Amino acid sequence: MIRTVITGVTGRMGGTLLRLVHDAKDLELAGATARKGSAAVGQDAGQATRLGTLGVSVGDDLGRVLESARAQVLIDFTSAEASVAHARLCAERGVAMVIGSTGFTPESRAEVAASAKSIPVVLAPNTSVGVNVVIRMAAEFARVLGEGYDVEVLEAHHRMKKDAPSGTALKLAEVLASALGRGQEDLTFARQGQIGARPKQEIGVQTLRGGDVVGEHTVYYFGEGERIELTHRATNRDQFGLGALRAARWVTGRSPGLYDMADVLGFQRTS
Ligand SMILES: NC(=O)C1=CN([C@@H]2O[C@H](COP(=O)(O)OP(=O)(O)OC[C@H]3O[C@@H](n4cnc5c(N)ncnc54)[C@H](OP(=O)(O)O)[C@@H]3O)[C@@H](O)[C@H]2O)C=CC1
Ligand SMILES: O=C(O)C1=N[C@H](C(=O)O)C[C@H](O)C1
Repeated sequence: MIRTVITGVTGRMGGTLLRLVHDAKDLELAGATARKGSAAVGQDAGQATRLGTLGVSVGDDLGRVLESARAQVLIDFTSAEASVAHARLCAERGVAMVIGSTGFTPESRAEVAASAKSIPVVLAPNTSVGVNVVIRMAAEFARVLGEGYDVEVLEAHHRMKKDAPSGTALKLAEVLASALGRGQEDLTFARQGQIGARPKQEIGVQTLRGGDVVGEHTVYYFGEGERIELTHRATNRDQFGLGALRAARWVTGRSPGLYDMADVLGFQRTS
């Protein structure tokens, strides 16, 4: 049994992860945390999810929880800011990590990379296996279709999402740019006003927010006389959670380093 700690258990993903770890035969819920001051602190973790009593009380001091739980892996879907701090605590204690939080800046990502010099960390803006297959296909489509197609990414999420564009849309834009030999300077995040004709090199990334949309991503390849659309739609959060559990099994006991879902899924590097 892999001794697993979950942070942010009051969150949408935290609750999903509690249920999935509880149901998994090879992972043991060894600890759980919520933000300091949260009503969940001191309660049984099961209260947050109506799972009943899980026998694990929610803490607010992750360092202490990792130690008392004798944690092997932390699954962290909170925020970029919190994940940076959590990675430091894991690095000090030799605990492997799966980070699903999004909203990283280059600086905060570099802070996670620094922690990953002493522990193995999977950092993945989307842990769904299906999405990662789409990301891989998106790059392949771009490579094969080449210069004759205008590439755009559209993402839609629920009204409560804090970061934009989604981490997945940014990842899609990054792999599309790499497949097409383009750079960060070719990404366009919004359009308004007299913008003129679309530059050929541009890769557009557009954001929709509303309602309870779990997560939708489409890559458009607009050609002459045809259009290709590659879409992933999540209809609940379970595939994010199941992918995170797969990453937790994979990362536990690995050598230190910063990994992503392509490593977990055994995809060959293409760039
Ligand atoms: N990789 C993937 O596949 C997926 C990634 N995500 C990402 O995961 C993250 C969480 O998403 P979601 O569950 O919807 O968000 P929620 O807001 O529902 O949950 C976030 C949880 O983290 C806690 N938290 C946030 N910031 C801090 C902090 N600084 N210190 C301590 N606790 C903190 C929140 O506590 P409180 O409520 O008290 O603020 C809450 O319990 C987001 O970054 C999202 O983009 C989401 C789905 C899939
Ligand atoms: O905040 C969310 O909900 C999600 N965030 C991730 C992202 O930013 O890409 C993944 C998923 O689509 C859900």
